[in-house]
Amino acid sequence: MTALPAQPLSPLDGRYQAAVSDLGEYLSEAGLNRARVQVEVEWLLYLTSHSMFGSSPLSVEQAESLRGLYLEFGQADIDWLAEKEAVTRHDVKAVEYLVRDRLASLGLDSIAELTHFACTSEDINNLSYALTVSAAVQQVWLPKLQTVIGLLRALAVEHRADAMLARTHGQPATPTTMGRELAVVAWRLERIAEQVAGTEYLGKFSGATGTFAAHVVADPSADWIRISQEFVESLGLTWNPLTTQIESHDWQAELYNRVSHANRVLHNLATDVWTYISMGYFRQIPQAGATGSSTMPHKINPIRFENAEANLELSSAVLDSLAATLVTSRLQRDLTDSTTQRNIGVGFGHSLLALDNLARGLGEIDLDRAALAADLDSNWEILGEAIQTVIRAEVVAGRSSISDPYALLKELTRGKRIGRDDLVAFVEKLDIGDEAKGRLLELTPASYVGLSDELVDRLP
Ligand SMILES: O=C(O)C[C@H](Nc1ncnc2c1ncn2[C@@H]1O[C@H](COP(=O)(O)O)[C@@H](O)[C@H]1O)C(=O)O
Repeated sequence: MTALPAQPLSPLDGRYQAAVSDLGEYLSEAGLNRARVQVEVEWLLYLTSHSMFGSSPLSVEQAESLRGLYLEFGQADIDWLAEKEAVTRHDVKAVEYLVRDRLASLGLDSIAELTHFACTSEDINNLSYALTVSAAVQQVWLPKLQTVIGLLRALAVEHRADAMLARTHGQPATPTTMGRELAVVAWRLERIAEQVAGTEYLGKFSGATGTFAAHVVADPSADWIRISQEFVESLGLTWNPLTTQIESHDWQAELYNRVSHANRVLHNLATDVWTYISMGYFRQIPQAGATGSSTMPHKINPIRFENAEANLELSSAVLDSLAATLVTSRLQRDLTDSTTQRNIGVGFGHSLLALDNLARGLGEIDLDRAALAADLDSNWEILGEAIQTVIRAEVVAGRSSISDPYALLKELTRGKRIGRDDLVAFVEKLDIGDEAKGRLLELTPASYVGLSDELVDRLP
């Protein structure tokens, strides 16, 4: 057998590439290296603009061409870095060499020694991760989550009054509406989306062990703590003043826990919609040219929801592992976080893929109102709760002397299938006020939905 040419191992880079490629802009090796160049360049610009160590501020044109190193970062830089890292065996050092090399081409040799000045690699890495993860969340993942929330919201409004038998414990229970059930999910996701949007992206910039030792020895008179804060904040990040060599990664744990939480709520949505499809509540809209089963021609399979379910599980497995492990580092640092963080894109990628499938799936289903109505109509016994509650109210109001209404209804309904006629006959004989009796006689399983419709308006 002939060996295949080199192949991607992750399906995110193969089969599913198109659905997740937007994340590659930030959470790929190249995205990370571009951010590293950005941090190195901005630090150079900071030092020179403050005339540190007798340097002079760069001209507007010089600053612009320096910023071009990251703004126009491309394939040539990616290749250059790969070659250099093969020699240095140190990824951040390779980035420093790239910046120095480009400084020479720009005629800025005189400031070359300010490149990576007093920095440890983590000073560059932690700011780069904060920048890229923040961009990936805000530019890619959150908008996709909002797309799904938007679809849920639209379906919730459309089906706000479509009564449906509820099934607590899988058993017929007090009805709801399909719209309200979807609104519950949208509401939960909206809360988590807000928490994710509020993530604090922390950055440290304090040298090899977080003490500013090299900084102070180079210039004892400078206010390095203030400089560090000013520089980190100039990148749009929140300054972390107290760390070891590494940024402590607590913000990452917080973020990944939130995304993983969103994954689990979405998983609940995927399996519930799958179940509604299986019960015939949702019809799947046939897609032109598509095949359901390779052998059973009649089938349309809910593959979008099944794909989402699996990818949400994979995403949470990766993000849970990141959240659990990134918060520990032996003594002043170990390097385990380096390889772990290279998988942030994997965690977000599986979640993004799931969101993409959920969005498609939600756009390919149609509510079968007749199926919902038929199910309600064959479960009149669920009105037992309504009747016993009305009797209790009547007893308290002095309009009935029935004792233990719950037991009475239990006797009538528990484990039994009861039709409309049985219930009407039962209610007519009840010793309760006429107004309450009239209300109960008008009640049907389809109208026993409380304030479901109105509750949909509680969506923000
Ligand atoms: O500023 C420093 O570098 C300080 C140094 N700590 C390090 N901090 C950050 N990166 C480091 C460190 N050490 C190694 N490397 C480089 O990390 C890369 C690890 O590769 P991989 O395991 O594939 O993620 C790989 O490129 C490694 O060369 C220390 O001694 O404390």
